[in-house]
Amino acid sequence: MATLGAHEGKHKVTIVGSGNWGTTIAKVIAENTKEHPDLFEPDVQMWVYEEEITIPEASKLHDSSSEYSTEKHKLTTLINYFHENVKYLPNIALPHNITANPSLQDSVKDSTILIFNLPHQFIDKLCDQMKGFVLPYARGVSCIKGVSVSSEDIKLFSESIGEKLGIYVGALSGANIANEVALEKFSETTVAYDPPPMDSRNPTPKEGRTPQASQLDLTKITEHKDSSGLKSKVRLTPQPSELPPLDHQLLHILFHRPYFHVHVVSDVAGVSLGGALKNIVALAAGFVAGLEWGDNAKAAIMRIGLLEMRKFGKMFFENSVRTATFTEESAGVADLITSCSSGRNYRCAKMSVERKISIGEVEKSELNGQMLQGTSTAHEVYGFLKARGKEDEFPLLTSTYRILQGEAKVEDLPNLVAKPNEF
Ligand SMILES: NC(=O)c1ccc[n+]([C@@H]2O[C@H](COP(=O)([O-])OP(=O)(O)OC[C@H]3O[C@@H](n4cnc5c(N)ncnc54)[C@H](O)[C@@H]3O)[C@@H](O)[C@H]2O)c1
Ligand SMILES: O=P(O)(O)OC[C@H](O)CO
Repeated sequence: MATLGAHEGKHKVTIVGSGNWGTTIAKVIAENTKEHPDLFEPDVQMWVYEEEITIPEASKLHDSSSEYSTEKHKLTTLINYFHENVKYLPNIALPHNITANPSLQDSVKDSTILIFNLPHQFIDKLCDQMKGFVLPYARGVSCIKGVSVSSEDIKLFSESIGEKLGIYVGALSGANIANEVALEKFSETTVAYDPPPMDSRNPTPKEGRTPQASQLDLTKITEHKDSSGLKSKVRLTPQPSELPPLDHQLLHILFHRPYFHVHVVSDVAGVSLGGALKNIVALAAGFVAGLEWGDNAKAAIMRIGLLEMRKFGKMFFENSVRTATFTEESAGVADLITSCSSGRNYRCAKMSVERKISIGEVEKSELNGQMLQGTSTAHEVYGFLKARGKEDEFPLLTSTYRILQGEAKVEDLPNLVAKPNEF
């Protein structure tokens, strides 16, 4: 079990995940925890899904003739020795205050801030393994771009992780190609955080609610309806009073860098949906690019995709998803543009059309263990729409799924997404 009171008045941060984006966000956070030792323990834990690898010769940061270059070694050993994730983020020097930890339970224990950052297909199982090891007053931020779908329901990962672990979880999403952020090229992101009002240490700045700890029933599990209108059960355990309040300002300090500009909002549903659905649109953009149809075709796909993203949010997350999140935030239109320009989903879809092979084959041969999120999200979202008889109302999302299934041709996309004029 996690031990209480191990934080000594500072937040301790763990990154759950260490892929291309997980490692990049660990770098961003470790730079900030080091700069703010009054608020955060400088050391950042990064949970690593352990695997054995040889050092790729391509890595320029270290001497490849060293003893490490020929044999297989644990990825955590290599990360901690070279301060480089040689497999998922090669050639980027990581701050020395990141510790790669292969034990999930050990990496999260005592942490007051948990950053979830890994391919969405793994998170449910990992939450089961984390149960009982997470501080009851920990808070989370999900950087996962996907949605948790069953035939009955669709949930944001911030929600499903929060429910499983009994903590509040917000979201981070934006136009953020990991390698560019890791190289400290300028980009923006959106952090969404809207904890329940009963949480005494986390008053939402927009409402300024600050109930006293003595007013709270600490054992109560309360149904929380967040700004998206979604209901979830969250244990209202306030953080110990000596911890800096985990509010919008603190999250800004944790994530913002001179090269990584953060805008903090309360629309968790809009931010999460933007990140999930743009991956499907990026596949469609890659398909038309593979046919060399040019930028006009891609722009058409992006326009239609943005409208379907907004419609999906309004239809299934009630009216509380903010349209402005899709049109004004990095998590909306900006992420759509970058993903349809050079994201992995876009690039792999393009290659699959050019080479006339499945996108799964491209993913295996080109991504060195990194994973596409758009293909599984397309399946999941289609299943959800079909179960409600709504698939025809989202022609681009549906057609992208059908192309992946081999049920439709990329050449037919213009007809499949055409909207007749109403004269
Ligand atoms: N890479 C980017 O440019 C980028 C940018 C923004 C957001 N995102 C999002 O961030 C999330 C994480 O993506 P990423 O790029 O860090 O991952 P990635 O594509 O690099 O995925 C590989 C990761 O999955 C892990 N893994 C493999 N098998 C596993 C298993 N059985 N259990 C648990 N983990 C396993 C690997 O160890 C590795 O850390 C995704 O939702 C993605 O959409 C990615
Ligand atoms: O490479 P992708 O397609 O997973 O997209 C990466 C990021 O989400 C872009 O913001």
